[in-house]
Amino acid sequence: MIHIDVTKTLHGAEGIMPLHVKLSIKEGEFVALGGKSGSGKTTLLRILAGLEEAQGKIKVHNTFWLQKNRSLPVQQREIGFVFQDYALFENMSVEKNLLFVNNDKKLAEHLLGLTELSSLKERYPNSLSGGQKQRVSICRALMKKPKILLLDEPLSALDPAMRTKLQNELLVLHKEFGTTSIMVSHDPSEIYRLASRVIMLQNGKIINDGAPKEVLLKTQGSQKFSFEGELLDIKKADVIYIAIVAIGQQLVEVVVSSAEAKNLQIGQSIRLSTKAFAPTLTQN
Ligand SMILES: Nc1ncnc2c1ncn2[C@@H]1O[C@H](COP(=O)(O)OP(=O)(O)OP(=O)(O)O)[C@@H](O)[C@H]1O
Repeated sequence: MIHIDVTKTLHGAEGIMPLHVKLSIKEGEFVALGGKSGSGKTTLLRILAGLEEAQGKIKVHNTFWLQKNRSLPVQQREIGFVFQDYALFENMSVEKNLLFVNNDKKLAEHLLGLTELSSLKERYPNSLSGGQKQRVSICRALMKKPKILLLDEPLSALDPAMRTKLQNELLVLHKEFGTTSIMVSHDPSEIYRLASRVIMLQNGKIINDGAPKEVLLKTQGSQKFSFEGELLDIKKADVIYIAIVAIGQQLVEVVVSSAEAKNLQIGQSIRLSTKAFAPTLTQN
């Protein structure tokens, strides 16, 4: 079990913002950390990694990583950290990047095999795609068989197809190694696919904690569809107005009245809702 009870005074966009997070995480759990920008997600990961000072306690299994202001040094925390920007050693080959943290050739080969990187092991990071680089950095983070794997928006710089591929690989790796993982993500589908639990932060506090389907599904069983999107344009067509809305990768047209059109502003974020009595699913 991992017990976290930490506080830190942050300087948020609107002044002082106390971060206070108290939670316990079971061994092997895959936890997603969500919440608006500036809510304290990255800071919490950095506190866990020992990269940021904080007050309180962190107990991992039977070892205190933080207690009474005594902080275990970063190197002794048995953490794997994956950042959005890969942070690979550019002057080392893929294989050397892994062996540098732990000289276990067998494990390196196994990890590279699981992530389809075996044929690229002699290559250098600057000759790899973003998706390949991130797979190397995930493998490298697992080389020390860490007690906790921290992932800070690891897939957000990748295109949707590569994201899905890496989500599947993360699932395979989690199944195989069972590493307790905490991943910051803004993507509900990613959280739903990977995490068994999601914790939402707001202004440095936990405001929601539960299974992804409890926390993320806003329209549970109500036959209602609701999508968040951005209003791109409003066109006049005879007596009606048509709003063009971007939802994820798709553009959708919605008929609105002239009164509604007057109240809308291009660029604003909006919610598109509809009552769907008999929705249909077709395969692509
Ligand atoms: N060491 C620090 N001392 C004081 N304030 C800090 C410190 N580190 C970050 N902050 C502030 O705390 C707030 C939360 O930052 P943090 O990066 O943790 O947010 P986040 O939820 O990860 O945001 P995003 O989703 O944009 O990455 C920000 O307003 C930031 O400026």
